Amino acid sequence: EEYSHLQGTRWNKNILTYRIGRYTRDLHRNTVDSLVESAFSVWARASSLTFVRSHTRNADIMVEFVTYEHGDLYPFDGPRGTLAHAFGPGPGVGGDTHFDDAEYWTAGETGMNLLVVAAHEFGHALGLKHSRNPDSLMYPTYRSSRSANLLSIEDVVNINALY
Ligand SMILES: CNC(=O)[C@@H](NC(=O)[C@H](CC(C)C)CN(O)C=O)C(C)(C)C
Ligand SMILES: [Zn+2]
Ligand SMILES: [Zn+2]
Repeated sequence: EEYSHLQGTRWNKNILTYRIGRYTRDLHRNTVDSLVESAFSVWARASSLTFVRSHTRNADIMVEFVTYEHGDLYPFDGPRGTLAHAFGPGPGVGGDTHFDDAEYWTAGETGMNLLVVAAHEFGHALGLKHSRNPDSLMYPTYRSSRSANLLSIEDVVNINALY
């Protein structure tokens, strides 16, 4: 779910930085790095946005794998259930994206596909809300069968309405 009620509606810049903090042990680090980069590039290709990886603490979007109580008001729930969450655009926690490390994260069809989930979460981090269209990446339930291009026309229209 997204917590945009806590943040603004959009970023006021087109170049956004992200930093990966705590990793999952389900995947090699460089696999996580490339899946996260691919999930951002899904949105970059469909909009005027650019994403730059940073190793400093003041990155706009902090990406982390955490479990249960992890320092915000939205503790995770163990295996299954909620897979991840992201805060809407804004300073501090704004844009930050957390993945529930109680899930089994994969790059394929088993477990939870990190690319699919990350692309959904980054949609929230950019200011998008859920869609009632099952073909949309922003549909509220997970489907591992999403096609490689991930975005529906509706998603492209919505991100361009914002940026
Ligand atoms: C398998 N479990 C689900 O399908 C769960 N859905 C999620 O964890 C959403 C993320 C998916 C769509 C990647 C939560 N969300 O909206 C984050 O922004 C439940 C529908 C059970 C809540
Ligand atoms: Zn969501
Ligand atoms: Zn969190």
